Amino acid sequence: MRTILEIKSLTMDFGGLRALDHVDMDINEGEIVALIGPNGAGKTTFFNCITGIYAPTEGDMIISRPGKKKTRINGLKPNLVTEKGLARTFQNIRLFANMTVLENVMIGRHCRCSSGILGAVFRNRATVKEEQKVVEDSYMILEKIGLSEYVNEVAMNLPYGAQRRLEIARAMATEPFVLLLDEPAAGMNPQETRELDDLIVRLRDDEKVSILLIEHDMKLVMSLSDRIFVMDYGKKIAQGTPDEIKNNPAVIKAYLGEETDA
Ligand SMILES: Nc1ncnc2c1ncn2[C@@H]1O[C@H](COP(=O)(O)OP(=O)(O)OP(=O)(O)O)[C@@H](O)[C@H]1O
Repeated sequence: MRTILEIKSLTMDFGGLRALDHVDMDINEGEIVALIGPNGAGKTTFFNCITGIYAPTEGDMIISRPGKKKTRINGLKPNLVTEKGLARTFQNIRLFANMTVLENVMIGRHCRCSSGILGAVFRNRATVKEEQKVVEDSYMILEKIGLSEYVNEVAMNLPYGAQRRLEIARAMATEPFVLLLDEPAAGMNPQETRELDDLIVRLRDDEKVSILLIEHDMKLVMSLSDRIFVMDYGKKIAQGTPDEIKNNPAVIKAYLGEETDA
């Protein structure tokens, strides 16, 4: 299997607090990988390092987009990380609440456009054509993600589950090869969570993205993931298939605390 994201010895200090402590991880092409761990384990910090929000104290982050050569992404700003093909969603919904569903996706799509400020000001034929394409592509993405019925709705008026899916649509609009989802099922009802499960598998199978997700819903994690990485206090404490993780004593201890020793 081909590795497309390789994280080596990732370490992040916030003053005296070591939020990540030499964490290794890899994701293969076509995999759905979950990152789990108790609150404060360092999962979001891990995402923030990969996506350029934090510059890690130590370690290496290497991507290998199919058809492109290996690239180190340490030190790249978030917009450049997105351009390289890593897109993410956030723990708390971060949509442009007063814009329509279509506009939210178009904003994501713009990172793949070539017309710059001059094009926007003078609006030559190439710019107009490119804008038309952005609209068409955005419609197509919304259809794939099952949001066509809401195209012209203002984002904040959407049901909660649809807002979370819209975040995924906006991330997909940037044409990623790795999609990072930070607690995508948070706050969803069981029906919405089932739909999310289907959507994530569909994105992997049809859109050929590999997926790394942070998630607390263990039922979803166990059903979706090819592999699971477990963190606790900034360290990776286990990795393996769902069955291996379910029965791993270190994982059980991290989640349940010392009581399991009794
Ligand atoms: N910007 C920051 N400055 C200082 N400390 C931080 C910062 N961001 C995170 N931390 C600390 O780093 C540790 C890991 O936090 P992080 O949010 O990555 O955990 P998490 O596993 O995502 O938790 P949760 O499941 O609750 O979202 C925590 O102790 C947290 O307080």
